Amino acid sequence: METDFTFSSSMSGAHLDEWQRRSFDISSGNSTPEQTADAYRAHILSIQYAWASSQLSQAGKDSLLRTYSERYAAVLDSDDPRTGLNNYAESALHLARSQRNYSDKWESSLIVESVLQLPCVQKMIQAKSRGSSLSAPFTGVRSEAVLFKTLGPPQPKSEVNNTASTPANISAERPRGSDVSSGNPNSFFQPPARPKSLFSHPSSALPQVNPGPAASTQNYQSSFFPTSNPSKRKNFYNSDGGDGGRGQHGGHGGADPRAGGNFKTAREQFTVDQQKKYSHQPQRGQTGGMAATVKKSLGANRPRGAFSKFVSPIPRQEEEESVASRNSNQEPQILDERLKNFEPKIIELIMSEIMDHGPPVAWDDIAGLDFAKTTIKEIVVWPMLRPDIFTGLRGPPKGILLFGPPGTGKTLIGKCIACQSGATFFSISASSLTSKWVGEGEKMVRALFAIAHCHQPAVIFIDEIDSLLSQRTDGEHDSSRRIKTEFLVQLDGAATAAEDRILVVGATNRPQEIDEAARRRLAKRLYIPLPEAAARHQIVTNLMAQENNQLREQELESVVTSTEGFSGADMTQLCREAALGPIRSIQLSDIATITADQVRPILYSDFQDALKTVRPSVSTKDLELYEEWNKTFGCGR
Ligand SMILES: Nc1ncnc2c1ncn2[C@@H]1O[C@H](COP(=O)(O)OP(=O)(O)OP(=O)(O)O)[C@@H](O)[C@H]1O
Ligand SMILES: [Mg+2]
Repeated sequence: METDFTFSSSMSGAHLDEWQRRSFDISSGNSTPEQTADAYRAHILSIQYAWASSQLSQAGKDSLLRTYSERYAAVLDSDDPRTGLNNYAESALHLARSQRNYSDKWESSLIVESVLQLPCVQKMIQAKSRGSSLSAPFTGVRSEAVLFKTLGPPQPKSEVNNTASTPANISAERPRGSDVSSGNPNSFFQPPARPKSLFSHPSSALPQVNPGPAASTQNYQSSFFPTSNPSKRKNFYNSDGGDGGRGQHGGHGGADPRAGGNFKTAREQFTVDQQKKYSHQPQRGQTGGMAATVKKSLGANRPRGAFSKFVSPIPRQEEEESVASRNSNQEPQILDERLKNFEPKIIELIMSEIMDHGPPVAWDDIAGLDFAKTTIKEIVVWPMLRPDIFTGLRGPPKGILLFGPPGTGKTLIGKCIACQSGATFFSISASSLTSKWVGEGEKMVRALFAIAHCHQPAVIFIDEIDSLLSQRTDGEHDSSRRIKTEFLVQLDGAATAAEDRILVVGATNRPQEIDEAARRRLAKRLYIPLPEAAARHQIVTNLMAQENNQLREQELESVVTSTEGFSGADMTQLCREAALGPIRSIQLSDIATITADQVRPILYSDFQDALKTVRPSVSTKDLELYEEWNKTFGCGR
């Protein structure tokens, strides 16, 4: 094994990158379970790193994390010593076993003396010597025989589960507020001040304890193995339920009045939290020489599944994140009551595919369109800033329609709203509702609005809305008709409550095709016209500012005058074409060797050349149609 690993390591240096190397480690089949687990863990960390440094999308991260967490869990969970570590049980019970482990380097500060000085131990010793009632449950768990003596004869399995869940019993019996921290077995030996070292290196935490006062401690150790019977062990594990330190709930369901119900002191809660936080730590350091047989027996009877009792290898915060992604539907949303009727798959799709994460766009990046920008700020930004003022008649409309010729900045405005409004932004294209999820379209629409409801204030941006809300005809497919109807219903119901803040923004260059019912619901219909001279000027100036150019002001004016009828997209295309002028002037033989600063600046002549090839994309006839529609249905002045 060692040789294989060394071999793959040396390969990595020479030929393979880090990812490939890990892949090799995992897939070679020669690695030990520890190495495989290490490799998976490293994968998980790389995925998170890649996501944190924006090399990986949220959806990609979620999917990769899910895959690798599952595989990692399988290695951790498997009780086959050749393929798995089964160190869940190891981590859960390592303290109780009091075994010295393979890590010789570490020395625990928790020695017999310090254990004996723990208040909880002191208390128990005193109680024992006084023969007080407190000792009863502890002596009772000294062995299985004694346990049954105390609790009565062996009972049916389920009852044994309840009564023989020894740690639970102990916590139930102890006086509330004592220093015996919680029902969890490990917490008996957990000095709150040093939780990490204890849980990180369990083996030497409790060296062999000699007779005498320390015998009590041994008793408590034996209490973690209430029986050698595997089925009872299973019950024992189950009663712990993987819920960290909440053993007492597992054993008693919180019903035993002596247990003080669910009451926990702050100190107990701290201890429980600490244990949850660190109980998985030993898994990280396992590098070989593991006592696989011991692990096998410890975990052999607990239920297995993809994530059953999976203890994530990663620190708490990341753990929570990965759990959220494993739940495959962004936990906060799926936990929302309002979303309980939706399939997690649909919710996940909406969350991962519809929420937009694009490059930031500022209002100033949009040239011209002052009226539209002001109106949108009025509708989107201010009401979200001051919902208290924008109430009643002043309440914002439910829907906006941005219409106009192609390439005039409608989508750009959508992106700008996404960045600037501070609202949750759902960007959905009609095609994703209609084609991708055949038969699921109306469910998607419903889920979309429900999720938006849970994420208020929210903006739902639907680009090319005409394809979603075109006029309903007799010949059309049933499913698209249902989607439309659902959409109209949702649009009507979306903001029925006065305090709801969901805005639907639609964009189209075919406003005349929009269904009249939809038109009514998109109450604010804003014409996004071709850019005027000033706007064209701004577009060229903005774009040229990033390039090396020698364009004088008069030349710029001349470009602006000769581009009457150009859309914003046409202007961008013109500038791109002009920017290629200096490159075209380079001799073909020089193109391979020339340095970037030897390329000449962009000149007016380049624009003149470009104007010969770039034509406006919107015809005058089309323009008249937009103007006409704007006069009839638009909200412009
Ligand atoms: N007003 C503008 N200011 C700055 N750039 C603009 C403007 N309008 C268009 N552009 C440029 O044109 C490109 C295309 O614009 P956009 O995608 O917003 O057009 P659109 O109105 O959505 O067109 P379509 O109706 O075809 O979808 C933008 O990426 C931007 O570079
Ligand atoms: Mg567009």
